[in-house]
Amino acid sequence: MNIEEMQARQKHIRNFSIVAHIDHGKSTISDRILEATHTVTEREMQDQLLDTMELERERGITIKMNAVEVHYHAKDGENYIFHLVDTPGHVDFSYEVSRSLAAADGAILVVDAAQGVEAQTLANVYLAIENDLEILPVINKIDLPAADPEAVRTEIEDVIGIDASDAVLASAKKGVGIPELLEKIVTDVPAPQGDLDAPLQALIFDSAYDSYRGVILTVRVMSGVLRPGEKIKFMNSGAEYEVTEVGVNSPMPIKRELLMAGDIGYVAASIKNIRDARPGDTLTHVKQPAAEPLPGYQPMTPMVYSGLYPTDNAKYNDLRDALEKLQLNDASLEFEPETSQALGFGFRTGFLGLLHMDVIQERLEREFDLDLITTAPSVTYHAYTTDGEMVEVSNPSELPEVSEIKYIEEPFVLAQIMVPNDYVGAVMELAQSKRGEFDTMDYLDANRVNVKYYMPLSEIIFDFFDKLKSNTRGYASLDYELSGYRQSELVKIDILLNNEKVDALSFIVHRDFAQERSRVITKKLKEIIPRRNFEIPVQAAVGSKIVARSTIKAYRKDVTSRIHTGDPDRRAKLLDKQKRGKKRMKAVGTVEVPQEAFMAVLKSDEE
Ligand SMILES: Nc1nc2c(ncn2[C@@H]2O[C@H](COP(=O)(O)OP(=O)(O)OP(=O)(O)O)[C@@H](O)[C@H]2O)c(=O)[nH]1
Repeated sequence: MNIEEMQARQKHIRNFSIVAHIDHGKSTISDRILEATHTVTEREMQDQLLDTMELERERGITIKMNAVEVHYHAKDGENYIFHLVDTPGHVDFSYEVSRSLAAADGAILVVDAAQGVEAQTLANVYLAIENDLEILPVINKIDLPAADPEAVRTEIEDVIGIDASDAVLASAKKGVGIPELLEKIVTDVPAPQGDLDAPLQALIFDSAYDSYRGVILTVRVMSGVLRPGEKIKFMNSGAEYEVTEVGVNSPMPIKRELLMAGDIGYVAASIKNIRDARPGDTLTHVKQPAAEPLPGYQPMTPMVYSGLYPTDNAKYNDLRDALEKLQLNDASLEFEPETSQALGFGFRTGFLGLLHMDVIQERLEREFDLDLITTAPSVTYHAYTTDGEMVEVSNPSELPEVSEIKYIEEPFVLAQIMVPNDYVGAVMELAQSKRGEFDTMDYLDANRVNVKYYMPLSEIIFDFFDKLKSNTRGYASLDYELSGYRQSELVKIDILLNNEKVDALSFIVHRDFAQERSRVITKKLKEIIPRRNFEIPVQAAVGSKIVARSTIKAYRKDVTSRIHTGDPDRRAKLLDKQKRGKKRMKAVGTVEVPQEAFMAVLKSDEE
């Protein structure tokens, strides 16, 4: 391709992302775009094609963004190249959203015609606005009986403050509105700028490990041209490699002769050291390098930490390798080694939220075949000691002795809850019971309000979201951002099994809730921990004072022996189940503690 051809091609590129609140239909719209542009044949088409991760399909959610090249023949007779970057909608994955937005020039904003603007609609569209993206509103699901597109149009204008007079009315499910949307992408999303003659600058916005080809980078080329055979340099890490292959995903990888300014595609360079190739870094040529790297990403601060331990101690190194590989693919994941008396060697791992934690744990188990024990998630506390120091505590068992602590601070968030009028009372009652402090309340329209509360992050993690959903029959949506640290009356609860303190079960809680949560957890542990042929006391203690207790009775009868006479099929199944269940158990002293026990602290009483 010569320079004129490249210039002509650049004018026909459209890079865009899709942002929305969870379940408003992003993935379905992406699928329809792939179909309508014949990127995939109907036979290849399966629901949620871009959600390639097995886990994403099972749960019906998007976790990782995906960048796909699509070709579109427009009404003006020209052929256009679309690069579509799908993004997740869940609050835990907003990091992925902001990364993908940095690669795009426009954003399709999908709003459900029956639900209207929700908490993450706002959060995500503001990220897009901050990134200077052209916003194309789409009101989706107009086929639903409860759809009220006109009300939603007004809401988009009033609440978000963007023009929605020509918003596309769509039903992704029925394929309605997709042709209009494709035309709008051509006319409204600006073609990428970017000097083809300038030194290479390519923003790495994602990377994944491939055991044959090494690290595969997903990049947005901002200036210059990149070809196979060229020597490249990572501007922040300083590492140098030779490019072996460039190409695009469409959605399967297709090799290309080059990637040019404006393109989104992949780069392979036999990169073996995953630390060399971090998302946010800038690629340039070794010869004629760019003067400076592109602004990278703000590092994300994890919201919660938990301990990850292999059930089999010999797998410690495998766990570290797996975490390193996942980190490459998920820059928001953070980990460092830690030791637990009860669980041995493992890693204190930081996550953006509980869903993120769940996803990482499942990916470690499925993709890397590891069996893990995960300890209860904890926020990071600031403990100020009597000798004037501040200790960051993300592992409750590491909280200094009470006598050494002057005071403790905990992270607070400003939570934004959007909810129909009828449920405002229920929301306020709940927020107040979780130590929330009222901030403001605004009307979104005649029937819905946006209530803001300052809340301890630990309470949000505990069960706030579940309770919010159940107390509002699923109508409330929640978004939150850290607002800072506040001093609180916090205490550490230790759990003793058979009179031995189990460090991995310690947790920190507000003094007012200490008694109640200790009672609940000792009761839960009694149900969860398998009986032995001796009695096991389960105690919760604050310092040396026991505040709650239960007893796991010794078993008398050999229950398993009765199964021997039963249906052999059933017995085999039972044994198999036991065997699988066993893996996720850890012997702590003389007691076998199953995975579930470490999460018992997250359970509230009614469950
Ligand atoms: N009735 C109706 N349902 C739709 C429409 N578009 C999507 N849905 C359904 O809404 C649900 C959510 O759609 P998704 O496309 O998975 O939503 P998403 O926004 O990608 O969700 P995440 O990937 O989890 O962030 C699915 O059950 C879809 O079948 C539509 O136009 N009409």
